[in-house]
Amino acid sequence: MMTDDTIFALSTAPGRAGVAVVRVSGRLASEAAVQLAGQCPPPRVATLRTLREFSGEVLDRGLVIYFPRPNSFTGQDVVEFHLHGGRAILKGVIGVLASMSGLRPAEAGEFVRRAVEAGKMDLSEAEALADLLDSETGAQRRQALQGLGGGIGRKADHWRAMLIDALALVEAAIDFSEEEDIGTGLIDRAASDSRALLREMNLVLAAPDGERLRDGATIIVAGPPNAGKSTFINAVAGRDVALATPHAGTTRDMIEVMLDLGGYPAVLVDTAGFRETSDPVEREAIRRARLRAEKADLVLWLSDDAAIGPPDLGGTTVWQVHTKADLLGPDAAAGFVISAVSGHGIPDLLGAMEAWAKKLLVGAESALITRARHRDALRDATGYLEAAIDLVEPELMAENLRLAARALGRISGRVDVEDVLDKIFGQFCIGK
Ligand SMILES: Nc1nc2c(ncn2[C@@H]2O[C@H](COP(=O)(O)OP(=O)(O)OP(=O)(O)O)[C@@H](O)[C@H]2O)c(=O)[nH]1
Ligand SMILES: [K+]
Ligand SMILES: [Mg+2]
Repeated sequence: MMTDDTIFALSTAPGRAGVAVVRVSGRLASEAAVQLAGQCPPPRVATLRTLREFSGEVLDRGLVIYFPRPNSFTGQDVVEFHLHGGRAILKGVIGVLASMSGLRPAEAGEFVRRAVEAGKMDLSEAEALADLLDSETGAQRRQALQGLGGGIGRKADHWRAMLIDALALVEAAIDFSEEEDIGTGLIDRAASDSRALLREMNLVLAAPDGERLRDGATIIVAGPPNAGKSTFINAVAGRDVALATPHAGTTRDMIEVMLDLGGYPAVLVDTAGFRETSDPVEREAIRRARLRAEKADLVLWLSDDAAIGPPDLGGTTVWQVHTKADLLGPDAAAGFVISAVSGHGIPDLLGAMEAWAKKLLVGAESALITRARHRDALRDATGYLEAAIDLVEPELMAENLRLAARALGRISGRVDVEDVLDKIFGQFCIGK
């Protein structure tokens, strides 16, 4: 993959649409505008142009916008064609671009990759952008926008800069090793700065779980066969996602439905009915359902028989839900009582689920860590930092500070240690 190539792609969703945007990035972007539109418009002015085939045949009339480098999304010359979203138009425009020499279709994520390479955004912001495009609920959107505005990447860079300051102190202490007092003073300062940093990092690690908001809370629908689990899922989803039949043991594979619970995301999972069975396939389906229930955030135990309660699910919160209320006598069961047929009780249950999801996830909205990758890097960094603080040998302390800085650098994608050296030489080469 050459960053020298000029790349192009349809940047809006494929398929028939009112408007479609084709984006071109690279050295030849303005030439692409000339080829299609006769000339390249002035920078950053949306200009209405007729777009033509090589033969001169008109493809469309649309807006052409030219963003000269470095003030563009990728930091390279970028041209955007805002077209009518008809398939034949897109095929024609893409066809012209593809046959220009030096232009090629972009690979997945290549525009963002170029933006990162040009320093337009760091790695964690690129992840946040991906999350923003994937966001399905308000809370996910807010979380992604926070990440896009800096979030964990900016924080990690700030910590890393402080670590490099501490490292510079230790390096200076090594230089001054003949003058004991100066050396010890510098090491003490580096250790106390490191301790303060470690406390801050541990606070962020201990904050509520941002990953869970990103992925959604997991709610497992479990219960005996024929309780109406799949029918309930279909009622909640508002569409026929799961097979529901009078045959006990219908569901085998787990079926997932994304729910927006008042802005908070959850995955509702339909599972095989729990029972003793000699069918090995069904037994495996039940085993998997049980494992998933044990790891879930919440289990809805659906049963139309109050005598069949939930098994021990390793401490997972379980709500008992009595199904088929339309068939029950007037003073049937306590707890949630629903009917997927009449709709009775479902709004109440969903309301309770919303309140539960909000309580579970509201703190995660402002959590800085949104991915396991961030958590791993931060854990590595705190490990090295702890080691650095405990070490008396300045050389070993320096090495661990360097490793901690490097681990933090992974979060935003800055892993070079060149600037550590720059800083040291710039500030501490006293009289050398
Ligand atoms: N009267 C009534 N029947 C229902 C209700 N919900 C489900 N049923 C019926 O109960 C039967 C079983 O429904 P399913 O949704 O397949 O039950 P399940 O719990 O998914 O069953 P398995 O996947 O086999 O474990 C079907 O015939 C449904 O039409 C309800 O609220 N009222
Ligand atoms: K069934
Ligand atoms: Mg089912």
